[in-house]
Amino acid sequence: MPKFEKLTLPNEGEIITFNQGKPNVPNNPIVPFIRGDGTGVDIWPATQIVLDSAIKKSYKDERKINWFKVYAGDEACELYGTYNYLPQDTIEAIKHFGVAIKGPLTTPIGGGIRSLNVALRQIFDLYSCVRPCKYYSGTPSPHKNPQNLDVIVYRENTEDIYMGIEWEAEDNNCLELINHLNNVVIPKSKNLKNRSIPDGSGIGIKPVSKSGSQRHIRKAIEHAKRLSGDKRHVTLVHKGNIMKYTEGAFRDWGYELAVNEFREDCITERESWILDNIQKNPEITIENNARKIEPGFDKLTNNKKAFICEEIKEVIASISNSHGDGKWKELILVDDRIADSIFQQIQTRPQEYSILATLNLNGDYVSDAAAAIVGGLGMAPGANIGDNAAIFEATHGTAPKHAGLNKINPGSVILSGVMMLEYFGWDEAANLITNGLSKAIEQKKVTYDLARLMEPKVEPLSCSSFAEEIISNF
Ligand SMILES: NC(=O)C1=CN([C@@H]2O[C@H](COP(=O)(O)OP(=O)(O)OC[C@H]3O[C@@H](n4cnc5c(N)ncnc54)[C@H](OP(=O)(O)O)[C@@H]3O)[C@@H](O)[C@H]2O)C=CC1
Ligand SMILES: O=C(O)CCC(=O)C(=O)O
Ligand SMILES: [Mg+2]
Repeated sequence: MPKFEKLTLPNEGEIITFNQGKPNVPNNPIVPFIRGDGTGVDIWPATQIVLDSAIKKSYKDERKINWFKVYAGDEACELYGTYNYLPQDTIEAIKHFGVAIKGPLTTPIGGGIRSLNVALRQIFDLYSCVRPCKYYSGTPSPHKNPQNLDVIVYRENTEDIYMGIEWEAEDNNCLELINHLNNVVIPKSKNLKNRSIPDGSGIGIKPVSKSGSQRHIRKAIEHAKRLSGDKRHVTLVHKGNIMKYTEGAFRDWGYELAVNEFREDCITERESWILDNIQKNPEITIENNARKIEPGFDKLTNNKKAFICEEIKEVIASISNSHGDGKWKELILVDDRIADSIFQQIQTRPQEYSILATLNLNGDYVSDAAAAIVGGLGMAPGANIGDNAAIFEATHGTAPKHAGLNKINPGSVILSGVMMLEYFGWDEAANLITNGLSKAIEQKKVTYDLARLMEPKVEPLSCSSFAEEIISNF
């Protein structure tokens, strides 16, 4: 047990341990929690009451979470001193106890401290951020058919521009880097001839690694294996047309992983078209199959045509027996979409998507956008998952203008708690909460964010009353 400088351990409880990425959860785990900045003062207490009540109702005294208060953000500075935003105590506590839950933490824009949220994900190598966006019946939405959206954003959580490797404009290191790039690296790079970085630029680096991408996409595909029907579908989201060696590579590494590690379970979109064409017309020639899968095939150069025909022959040789005759329809479909396109697709054809495997920045954007469709940031839970730790937190931030007013929707942190209970295997308590939440919404007993979207208008509940309403519906 680490020695804590200023923390008070709960009187009882046990540690959650990990075995090959899976948690072993005792009946009385100690779970560190960070209250959070801004609206954290409102939503954390509401969440804790709901989680405790559901556990009590489901398991009586057989199971219990022993909450362990740890500090980060403004609250940490009050206890540990100015600028001590993420005390060593907190890091040691989460490292030791393995699973934590947190409210939102403030990050200043421009200068100031780096994001504590991102720091926590990096310190504990929580490489997948899992953000389900699904509709709860009765939730008001600006969309006509919000119930058609049921996606899980799988956001890579440790790489990309969030690594924070950047230099301020005019800083000496930045000038040195620009000089080196302009005079040494760019002239030596065949594709970059005649380019140069403008004077006065700030520089940010976007590292995307094969191992980082694949371990994350592996988790997304493993998740898809647990789903059924059309939901067995992973879409690799990227901006690979523009950022070829980071975002484009993410796509390529994703497909490589799918066909190498999950061959029996996966079919790529192009493979499915090829096999479908054969099923519909067993006599189809290679060229005609190519015409169907590649728009504009006849206008391609001979080399490109030959390349596509080879691809078709390869698919036939390798998987037509195992995956053909419609067998592929039962498998996990792996496809890819360009990031800007996915933003419109989740609005226009939401029912066609299930798991969206994204890089860090794209996942940050798309998870807020998807949340908006199913009721907004008040209904947007999340989990940061690694192999030796997990931290559950909402998609939204501190919403400072609503802080301390007992007004904000605690739904996202409560549903993040539900994800934690499911992660523990405590499904009875998790179901109790989601059912209670659904009933409260159906009865139009909701906080301001949902109330203002309802027609006719309803009187909003406070944050704490909404929590009580959920509990009264258990
Ligand atoms: N993981 C984390 O801890 C995160 C932290 N942040 C940080 O939070 C701070 C504030 O960021 P900001 O851009 O204002 O984004 P926020 O997500 O905090 O809030 C933006 C708006 O979203 C709506 N909203 C947010 N939370 C809820 C909720 N629980 N219920 C209902 N509506 C909600 C509110 O809209 P309205 O006023 O229209 O009702 C709010 O004004 C920044 O410092 C940012 O860096 C941001 C994201 C994640
Ligand atoms: O860390 C922050 O301040 C913002 C993080 C964020 O937007 C997110 O995790 O979705
Ligand atoms: Mg965000």
